[in-house]
Amino acid sequence: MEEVKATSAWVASRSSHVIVDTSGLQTAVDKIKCPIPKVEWDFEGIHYFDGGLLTVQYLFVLDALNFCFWPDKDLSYDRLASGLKTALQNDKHAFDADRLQTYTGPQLRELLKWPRPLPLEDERIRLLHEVGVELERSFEGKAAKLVDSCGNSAASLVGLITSHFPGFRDHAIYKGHQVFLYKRAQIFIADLWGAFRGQGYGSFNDIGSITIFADYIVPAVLRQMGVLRYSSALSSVIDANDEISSGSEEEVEIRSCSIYAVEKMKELIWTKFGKKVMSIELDLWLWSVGIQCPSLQHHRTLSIFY
Ligand SMILES: Nc1nc2c(c(CN[C@H]3C=C[C@H](O)[C@@H]3O)cn2[C@@H]2O[C@H](COP(=O)(O)O)[C@@H](O)[C@H]2O)c(=O)[nH]1
Repeated sequence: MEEVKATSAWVASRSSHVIVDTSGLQTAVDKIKCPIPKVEWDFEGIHYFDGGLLTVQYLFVLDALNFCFWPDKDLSYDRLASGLKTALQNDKHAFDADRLQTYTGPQLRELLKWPRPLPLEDERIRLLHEVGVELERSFEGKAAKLVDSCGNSAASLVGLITSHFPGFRDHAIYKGHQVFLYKRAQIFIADLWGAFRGQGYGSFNDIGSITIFADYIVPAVLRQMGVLRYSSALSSVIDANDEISSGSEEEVEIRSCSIYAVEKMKELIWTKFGKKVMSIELDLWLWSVGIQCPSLQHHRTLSIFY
């Protein structure tokens, strides 16, 4: 996570399409009530939870597929989370490692009760297979074993996930430098922490080191709050719902500046309230604000990372 923080700051110091507005940031923090609104994990009531191994398997599968819903206006993260929950309730073996390796696109659709091809469906299938193969090869088929191997360290778990599962290697090259964003790997940890309330599989001694999860909702909320400002060219592209290509300077700046801005927000909250808040808490608050605002204009990139 230190790499995520350091490389985001590096991008923010050189960015030209996106600016982290210092006074906008201060104004946003001035409006925050003591210290931030608390949002419960699973406030939507859509996730599977049985308090054990199967929940860990569910969350890992969910976060392996937790990206790019916007191309289908009826699809959403909620629909994926609840679809996978129902699938698991109907068949406790649906996410066994050997089964994950064999799903086809139509079978995944059937599992989710989704009537048409999913966005980036081939990639979703490839990533499911990758999870099944590697869980079986290195972790006795169990995501819980993967979590057990991290010694209660979120940083170690991000390292383990990204070294074993290439699909989670969310990074980019920006102005010749490698930039780390690691959205899905980090959100898996946040989901464990939230679901298990910081105990058992959700116990991490360095949970505060996680950054926000640079998706397409949180940047849009930060822009609406006046924390991020976009160049007029980028604003026009986003407001027209045009696509931004994956790995472009614009896309990397949007995501990295969002991470950097929230790190700065944490410092201002500390100064104002004398209380440390974690990115994970700020992220859930900002994200929940964003999904309750259907008119929010977000950037559109075809990506397997978020
Ligand atoms: N930064 C951030 N991004 C998040 C989440 C979550 C869900 N987290 C769960 C954890 C606890 C709660 O109970 C939530 O249910 C999804 N996303 C991203 O949003 C986008 C989906 O948007 P739409 O197409 O409108 O459904 C997509 O990029 C998806 O990857 C989050 O927490 N933080």
